[in-house]
Amino acid sequence: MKDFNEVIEHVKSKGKKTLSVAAANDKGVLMAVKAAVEKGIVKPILVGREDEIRKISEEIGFELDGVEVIDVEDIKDASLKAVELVSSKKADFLMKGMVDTSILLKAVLDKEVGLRTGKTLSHVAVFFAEKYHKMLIITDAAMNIAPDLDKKREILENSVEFAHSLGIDNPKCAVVCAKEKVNPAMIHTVDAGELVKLNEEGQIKGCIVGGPFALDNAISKEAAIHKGIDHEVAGDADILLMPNIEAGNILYKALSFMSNSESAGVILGAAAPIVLTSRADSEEAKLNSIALAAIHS
Ligand SMILES: CCCC(=O)SCCNC(=O)CCNC(=O)[C@H](O)C(C)(C)COP(=O)(O)OP(=O)(O)OC[C@H]1O[C@@H](n2cnc3c(N)ncnc32)[C@H](O)[C@@H]1OP(=O)(O)O
Repeated sequence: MKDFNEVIEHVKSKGKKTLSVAAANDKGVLMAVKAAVEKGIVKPILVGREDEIRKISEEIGFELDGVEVIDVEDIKDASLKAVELVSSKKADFLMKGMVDTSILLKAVLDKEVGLRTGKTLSHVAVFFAEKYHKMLIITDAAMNIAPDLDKKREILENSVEFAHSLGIDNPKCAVVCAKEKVNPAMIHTVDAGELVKLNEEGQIKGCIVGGPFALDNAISKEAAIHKGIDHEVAGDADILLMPNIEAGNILYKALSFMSNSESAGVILGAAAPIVLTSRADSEEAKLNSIALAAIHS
């Protein structure tokens, strides 16, 4: 994929999917949903404060005739209802609206109505950044707080499967740390060394894992060469596995707000994909995320 227009065009050919939106009472969310409806990608079900949903929709010219709106005042209840629409197969996938990520994810993990599959759920962010030569997948900026080695492996495997689905057959995965050498005092560099070993032994398949890398060596060939790093992942990563949620989230927000880039974010590993962006992200990022999730629903 060279940009999100290609994603949108691809998803259009797959026909309309039903999107359940949790806490849809937000202008940016409704503008993105409206754009997705106009592009023929989705048929939405809007869950949240109905009076606000209708008021905002009128303001932005979103015609709600034929759109189901489910009035739920409380944000936790709205999240559970939106999730339940997906688990009961009334909707194909889920979108986070004006709700805190943790509240929505707790509903997703709910034992009765949630979307658990037995797999680890994790977030992938996809960026087309002006200064990077190809699509970049960043994981995990939003769900797993402080993954240990086993969790990092599962997060990595989710992202590799995702990359395959986008046509990247053998993604180059950089395990990002604060430096490019294993230091026993820096646990993430130790984990990086272990992940590389697992990949070399064939236990992590379908990708090439390199690391530890500092961020510059992962995304800049020049920086890697300058530091004497000769590895096929260095400077050419498809996937950045971040050490923890802080690092992942800060990189996500830095790229979103300080660079000229297009982005999208989705939670993987659940019974259906979940559109998960920051509430402050642009409508465009939300639309891109809807399209990306629709491909996988
Ligand atoms: C990038 C743009 C968007 C953003 O900026 S997002 C902002 C930052 N993100 C966040 O604040 C969310 C961070 N994560 C969290 O808050 C929590 O980890 C989360 C996802 C809500 C789960 O919290 P809790 O319910 O307290 O978790 P817990 O450890 O007590 O586990 C409860 C049950 O859920 C399971 N679980 C937790 N995380 C999981 C995962 N990733 N995949 C699969 N299952 C998972 C866990 O095993 C446990 O299961 P069980 O009840 O023992 O059967």
